[in-house]
Amino acid sequence: MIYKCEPDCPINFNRFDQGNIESAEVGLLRASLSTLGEGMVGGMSLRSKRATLGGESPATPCAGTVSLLTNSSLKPAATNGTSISIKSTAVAVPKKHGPYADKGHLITWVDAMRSQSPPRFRSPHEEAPEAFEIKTAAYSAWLDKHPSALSSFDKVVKHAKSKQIVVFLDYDGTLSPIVDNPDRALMSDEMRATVKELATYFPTAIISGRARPKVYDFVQLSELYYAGSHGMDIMGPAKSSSGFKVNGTRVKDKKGNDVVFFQPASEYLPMMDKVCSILNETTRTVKGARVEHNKYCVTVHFRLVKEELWEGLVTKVQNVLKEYPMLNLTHGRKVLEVRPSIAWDKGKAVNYLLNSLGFADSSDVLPVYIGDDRTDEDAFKLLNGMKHGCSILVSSIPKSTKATLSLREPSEVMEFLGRLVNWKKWGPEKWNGVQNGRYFMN
Ligand SMILES: O=P(O)(O)OC[C@H]1O[C@H](O[C@H]2O[C@H](CO)[C@@H](O)[C@H](O)[C@H]2O)[C@H](O)[C@@H](O)[C@@H]1O
Repeated sequence: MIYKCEPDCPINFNRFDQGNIESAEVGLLRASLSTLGEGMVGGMSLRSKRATLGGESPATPCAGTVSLLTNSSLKPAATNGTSISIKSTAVAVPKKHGPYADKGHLITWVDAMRSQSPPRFRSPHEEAPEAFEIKTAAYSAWLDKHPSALSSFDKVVKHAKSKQIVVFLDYDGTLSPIVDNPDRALMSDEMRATVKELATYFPTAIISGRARPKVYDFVQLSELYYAGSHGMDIMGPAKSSSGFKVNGTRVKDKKGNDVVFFQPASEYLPMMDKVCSILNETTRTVKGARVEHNKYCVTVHFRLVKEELWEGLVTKVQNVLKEYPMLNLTHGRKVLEVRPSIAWDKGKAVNYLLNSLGFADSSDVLPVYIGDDRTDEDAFKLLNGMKHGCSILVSSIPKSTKATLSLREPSEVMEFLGRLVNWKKWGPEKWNGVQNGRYFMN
């Protein structure tokens, strides 16, 4: 079946309006051509009409067919000369150690590793026009399913009227750009100022895979809630700067302030320390590999490891984990992550914080979650299952996701957060929308 795509297809906001759940599970994606990048929306073969008519070989990266696997489907739309054919294919998500079968496909860990961190979307000057055209068409088809949170901003705030917005933000790739050196993933001062102001209006939390103290060092805002180690290490002020009293176990922080504190995997700490030092030792010989101790999670970075060494690296990690059946191996953006196999994730952490803020089962709250990685999908899923929720994926390429809306990159996240601040500052009743990036008041 041939579906067609046009860049200006109308935004479909039904799923957000109805607050329903996207049925598709997060898929493991596999791109067969590197020009389109890994992790893109799949199950589709995408062919540039111009290239096809020009008689170029479909096997040529810029002109050819790109086949990817996904469990999502795209909707038909009008065309501007690029056609997309889509076949829906169920895919597996890696759960434990070792390869896993997916209705006839054997998905290896290397496939999984490849799928997560796509090359960035380059400008038309940096790559062949056909490749650029294909990517643009694929992205705009994907936007039909996951509209931009900026162009949908007025709908979001319309939905938020008379509700309390609570904001949850992932760190890497959401508030800071993805960089090679994890120690240099700095947040800009402008972003910090925006998040600081945001927290004066809405309870705001950072939900990160990093160790909590590390992400705090980057963000440096004491008024926020922090859930480090993928939600397994939660701490924040007993009273939010936007005026909310927070329930939960209280302790004093280093400065003697009352804080809420929750660590559902605390008994795993000695094991995580041990595994971290073993992984440091065993991966030492893999050039470019780097192990990061994230307290209740150990992260093995392979961003700087040559692809031909990935299989060896994952095998080393799997061999270590054979001795630790209580730990799970997952993957994110050029990282393998070792985590306690407890039923806790970013979604559970969001739920915990919402309950602590007094919003258990409340229809008066609109949680907004913005994240870029696979682990954020657990939070998207939670929000989609709630009465109201606004889930936003940060991605500049099509990706299989449960998020309803999307933003391309951290600069768009900042713009979105800034708009929320202005909407609240000026008063929802005075707000008369955004046009061409300018705000209007009644
Ligand atoms: O949940 P997050 O806050 O997004 O944390 C997930 C991982 O983020 C970091 O790694 C990612 O960002 C690095 C810096 O840009 C990049 O080099 C790496 O490839 C990305 O995966 C962090 O270093 C990890 O520990 C987190 O687990």
